[in-house]
Amino acid sequence: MPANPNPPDKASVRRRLRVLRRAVPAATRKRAGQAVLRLALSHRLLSRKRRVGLYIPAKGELDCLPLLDRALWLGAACCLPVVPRARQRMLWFSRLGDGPHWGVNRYGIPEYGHRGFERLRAADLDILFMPLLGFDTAGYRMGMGGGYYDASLAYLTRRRHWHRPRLIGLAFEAQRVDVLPRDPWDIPLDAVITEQRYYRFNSGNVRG
Ligand SMILES: Nc1nc2c(c(=O)[nH]1)N(C=O)[C@@H](CNc1ccc(C(=O)N[C@@H](CCC(=O)O)C(=O)O)cc1)CN2
Ligand SMILES: Nc1ncnc2c1ncn2[C@@H]1O[C@H](COP(=O)(O)OP(=O)(O)OP(=O)(O)O)[C@@H](O)[C@H]1O
Repeated sequence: MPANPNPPDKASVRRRLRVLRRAVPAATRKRAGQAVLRLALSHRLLSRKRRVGLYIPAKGELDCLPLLDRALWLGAACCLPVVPRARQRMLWFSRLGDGPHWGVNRYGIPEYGHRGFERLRAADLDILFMPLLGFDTAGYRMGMGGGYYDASLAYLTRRRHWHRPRLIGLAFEAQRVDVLPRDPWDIPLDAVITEQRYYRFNSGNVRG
């Protein structure tokens, strides 16, 4: 993939995007979860018997709990990320309902399931909703900088048309930028949903 000619470094862009995300007004935050749910439903992203990856919102991330609630109500298998051991980057996904175990990961984010439970990999999911720090007009994303999602989806760089979850970023409109700095391991999204719009990208997903 082509690199930007003079890319600003990721760290400085990440700092700027953090400030932008923190600055999202409370009223916008409050209605964003419901707005995103409506857009997801109108684009038929939720349906019965699907494996849906979501997250527990933290640190100013868009509230995906209305989406989680509706997916559960529809009978979907809802799976939440579990941070792997130190020095590993592939996320596990634990299915809600398999057990009563909540904990907190090393970043202070609530995590569900514990070691020894049946856990899935990203490739087992039909759709994956991801929190974003920022996204650009080509569908590239920036996350918290752990590299967890990119590493978990790295198999897609080699096998473009292999089974994959649809990758949907959730972000505030304020987090949209023209071009993000890009690394070879960055995996583009299929779509982003903001509190205002559904953005679809041409990321090469054959199941569109
Ligand atoms: N809600 C949610 N859950 C998630 C993620 C996420 O981004 N959001 N993850 C997606 O990967 C994984 C956790 N990854 C994370 C990576 C870094 C930070 C973080 O807060 N980093 C600090 C600086 C580093 C540190 O504390 O060591 C920061 O940004 O201030 C949080 C989560 C799995 N679960
Ligand atoms: N497939 C990969 N190959 C090599 N390094 C990777 C890969 N995926 C992630 N990384 C590592 O992860 C680090 C963070 O990546 P990056 O800055 O792109 O994070 P991010 O996209 O914001 O995080 P996340 O994917 O968790 O949302 C990079 O410095 C890189 O070392």
